[in-house]
Amino acid sequence: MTRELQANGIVASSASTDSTRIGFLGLGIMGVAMARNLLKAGYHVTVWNRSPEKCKLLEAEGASVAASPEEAAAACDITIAMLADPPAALAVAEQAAQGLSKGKGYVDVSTVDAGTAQKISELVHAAGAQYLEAPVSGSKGPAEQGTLIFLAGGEKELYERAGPLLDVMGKAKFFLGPVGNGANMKLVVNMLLGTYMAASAEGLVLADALGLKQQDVVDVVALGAIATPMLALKAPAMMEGRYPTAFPLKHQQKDLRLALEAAGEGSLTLPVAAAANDLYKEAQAKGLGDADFSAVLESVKAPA
Ligand SMILES: NC(=O)C1=CN([C@@H]2O[C@H](COP(=O)(O)OP(=O)(O)OC[C@H]3O[C@@H](n4cnc5c(N)ncnc54)[C@H](OP(=O)(O)O)[C@@H]3O)[C@@H](O)[C@H]2O)C=CC1
Ligand SMILES: O=CCCC(=O)O
Repeated sequence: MTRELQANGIVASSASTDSTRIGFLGLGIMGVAMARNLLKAGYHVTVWNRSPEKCKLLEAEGASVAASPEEAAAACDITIAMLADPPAALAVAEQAAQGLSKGKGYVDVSTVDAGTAQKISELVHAAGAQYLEAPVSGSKGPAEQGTLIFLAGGEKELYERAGPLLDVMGKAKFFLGPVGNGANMKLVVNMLLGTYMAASAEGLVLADALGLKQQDVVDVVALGAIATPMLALKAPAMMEGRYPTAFPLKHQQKDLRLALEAAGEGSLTLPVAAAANDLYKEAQAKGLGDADFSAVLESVKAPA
């Protein structure tokens, strides 16, 4: 495993002298912020999004707009994809592969399972190009601030070549070996994230039921061994029943499902993660899929 940390994760707005042409596919919560940081750093960025109106904002900031993933991949040296889930990542990679060729690179930063990453790798290689999976730890704020953590697997040569781009968008990057290791690391991290959030929601609800102030719980936790920036960041809104979306709940549930499926392939059972997954599914059934994942609190407050 190779780990590299940047001293300064904040993106500078000075023009880059790097002439690498970058394609960016997928301008959701994460993609728009990541592509914007590449633009701010002076790169020439060509964007594509399924819903084309989302390209307009970045076009006004200097991006070129492609009519299809194929057009973006054909026009660029390195194409980055940030898509919702495995079916979306695979469908877009199939289209992008039509524009890839020898000398080009495809970097998928979406959260998918190892099997999907492998399929995308095969598509990219069949087109003669290089592939890197590089899912990210960190949410909307770190994407905006350029302080994501990349969990990469695949071709080391492309990892080195894409390094300056990852450094613009992130504060650290790990090279974890062959394709699949990055996806699996991301699923482990998000299994922890999802179970921790569900347990935190239970802690807040229990405290309230016992007549304690929820803010006191947050303050006590912040000083001890289980302190986490996540609770300090999310709890104030959670206590008011507000869930402004940074990480959509439907994606957290997807990640728990993928982690449980990965465990199942190795005949492992993960009862804590399975229980958390049920809570996120209940929240989705309540219509909270597009809310922040902290809305899992609503499943704890009012179980189905
Ligand atoms: N938000 C977060 O905190 C983090 C998210 N992630 C992961 O990053 C990925 C993106 O997350 P986020 O930006 O939050 O998600 P969003 O839901 O905001 O954006 C999803 C993107 O995928 C596109 N998309 C969805 N389905 C398809 C499809 N079938 N074909 C083509 N494009 C499609 C959407 O296009 P359209 O605009 O047309 O809907 C949009 O560009 C996910 O895998 C998520 O798990 C990783 C780290 C943090
Ligand atoms: O995949 C989403 C991760 C969100 C986070 O790290 O806060």
